[in-house]
Formats: sequence, structure tokens, C-alpha cells
Amino acid sequence: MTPGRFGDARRRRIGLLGGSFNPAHEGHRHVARRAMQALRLDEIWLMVSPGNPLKPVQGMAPLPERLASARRIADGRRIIATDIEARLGTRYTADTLAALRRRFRRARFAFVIGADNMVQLPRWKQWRAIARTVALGVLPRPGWTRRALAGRAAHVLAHHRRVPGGVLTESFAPHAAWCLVPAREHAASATAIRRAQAERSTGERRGP
Ligand SMILES: Nc1ncnc2c1ncn2[C@@H]1O[C@H](COP(=O)(O)OP(=O)(O)OP(=O)(O)O)[C@@H](O)[C@H]1O
Ligand SMILES: O=C(O)c1ccc[n+]([C@@H]2O[C@H](COP(=O)([O-])O)[C@@H](O)[C@H]2O)c1
Repeated sequence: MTPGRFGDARRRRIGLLGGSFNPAHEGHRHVARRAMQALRLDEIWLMVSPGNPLKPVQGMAPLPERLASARRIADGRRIIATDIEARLGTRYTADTLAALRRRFRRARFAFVIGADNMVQLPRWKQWRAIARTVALGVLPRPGWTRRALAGRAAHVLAHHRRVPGGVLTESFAPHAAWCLVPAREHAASATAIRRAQAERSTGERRGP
């Protein structure tokens, strides 16, 4: 199933969990569930990136493989894996959001990120415009939560921080709101999974 079937989305509250999903893991599922509950989302899209502009191409599995991995943690009903960015021809979040707004005119979008990406946000293309126009839900992550809350983005956006239940339900025009989503920190990471896989295959090559 893809979000294409929601072409008629009517003021649906849609969370966008953009990511590389190289591969998808339990941390993503945890983030999706907690964000859905706290932000009162109707659905959340695991939006598999054709290529994060800030990540190296080397070591990045092909998109179909990453999409298949995201599908395995989705439920196809309210948690939906999608390659919609590849189909829209966008990879920068600012461009993706503009294209999604044109295509799903009545939907309300929230962008969901882990605390590590809140730290990195000031390096994204047009990050202030992104934060001004889309609600942001930030998930705690081991080693990153405090840094995110003390970082530049949180500082610049301090006046726009709200409680999670309101960020999408209320209107905060002319500037969107953001929140820290209450959730336990989940240690899963794609880097750790790739590292463990590499160690296993090195061990297998060496033999007993
Ligand atoms: N365990 C986690 N806790 C909180 N947020 C997470 C967690 N895992 C992933 N995320 C968030 O989900 C989004 C997609 O993450 P991504 O697919 O890059 O996984 P990752 O584990 O961070 O990958 P990598 O280690 O390769 O950078 C990002 O916003 C990331 O911050
Ligand atoms: O738009 C940007 O400049 C930008 C820079 C870095 C990351 N992003 C987005 O951030 C999301 C998380 O990416 P990742 O690789 O950390 O999972 C994903 O949707 C990326 O497209 C976006």
C-alpha cells in the first residue's frame, strides 16, 4: 500500500518519518507509534529517502531494498512505507513538503525526527522555512536528547515549542509549532546494525 491511495486526504493528520532506513529497525517502529499517539496522527508515512543529501552514497543500500525493509516494520494501515520522494523527484525536505502540499491540499503534515536530526537541522536546506511551515515532532534518542534541547535549532525555535497534543491540532500561524514527543529512548540504530552485519560477514570469511 502507498500513500497514493490517500490522494483525497481530508484534513487528515499525517506524520512524515523521513529517513534512510538503511535498514529499518525497531527504533523506527517505536518512533512511529509514539509520534502517532502523542501528535494524534491519523497515519504516519515511513518516507524512504532516495538519498539523504547529507549522507554519503557509499554504503547506502538501493532504494527498493530500503523500502522493502521499511515495509517489514509498517502495518500497511496507519504506518505506511513509501518511496513517494523518489516519485515526486525530491530529496530535500523543503522541496518534498512543497510537493506534498500541492498534491495533498487538505492534509495536515507533521515532520517527525529523532533528536540527532534536531541537532543537524540547521544544516538542512531552508531549515527555518521548514520549521516555520511544518509541525515538528522530535523523539528522544540515546546520547542526543539533551544536545538537541540545548542546540541551535531548539534555541532559535524556543518560542514555538508546545505540548505534543496541540502542535498539529491547533493553528499556530504564522509559525508552526514543535515539541519533544514523550517517549523512552530507544537504542536501535541502523549504523549499529550495519556494523554488526559487517562483523558477522568478516567472521564468516575468516572461518572457524
Ligand atoms: N532509535 C531511535 N530513536 C529516535 N529516533 C530515531 C531512532 N532511530 C531512528 N530515528 C530517527 O528516525 C529517522 C530516520 O532514521 P534513519 O533511517 O536514518 O535511521 P538511523 O538509525 O538514524 O540510521 P543511521 O544510523 O544510518 O544514521 C531520523 O529522524 C532518526 O533520527
Ligand atoms: O533537506 C535537507 O537538507 C535534509 C538534510 C538531511 C536530512 N534530511 C531529511 O531528514 C530525514 C532523516 O534522514 P536520515 O538519513 O537521518 O534518516 C530524511 O527525510 C532526509 O531526507 C533533509
